[in-house]
Amino acid sequence: MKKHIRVVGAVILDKDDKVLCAQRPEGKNLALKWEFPGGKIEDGESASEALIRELDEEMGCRIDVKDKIITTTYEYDFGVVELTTYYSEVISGEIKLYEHVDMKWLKREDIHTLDWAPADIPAIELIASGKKA
Ligand SMILES: Nc1nc2c([nH]c(=O)n2[C@H]2C[C@H](O)[C@@H](COP(=O)(O)OP(=O)(O)OP(=O)(O)O)O2)c(=O)[nH]1
Repeated sequence: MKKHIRVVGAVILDKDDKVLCAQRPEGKNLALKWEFPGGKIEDGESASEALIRELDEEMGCRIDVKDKIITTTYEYDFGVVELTTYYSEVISGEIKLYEHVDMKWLKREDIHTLDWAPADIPAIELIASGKKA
């Protein structure tokens, strides 16, 4: 049976309602695909604790985790990813790229133009429509 991986992603909006999109590095699963910053939930962590920790590690900023958008499950060759996305707000720190190779702030209706990790597509559609789940 494939490994089940619980992942959280932060959908960060700026003051102009643009969405932070981050590009994965080469040499890892889903190389150069676009994703929401975040990562795996560790044992004993809640989803929001994991998201706060990951954003600190990956981007050097502190976030507030807000409304849940959607949970989706996608089967990759390396495992089954259960991805839950949350609207989030940066409350301190400048965003830095410690793991990602690029980032973009895009209007909600433009985020679908990037080459996203497949698990993200349902969230992308909801975000573009301006709706919450
Ligand atoms: N952070 C994040 N991961 C996503 C998204 N969509 C998606 O399929 N994933 C996948 C990529 C990874 O396989 C997994 C997240 O794990 P991760 O970011 O902690 O792990 P990783 O593969 O970068 O590296 P590692 O920690 O295993 O070395 O979920 C997304 O929007 N954000």
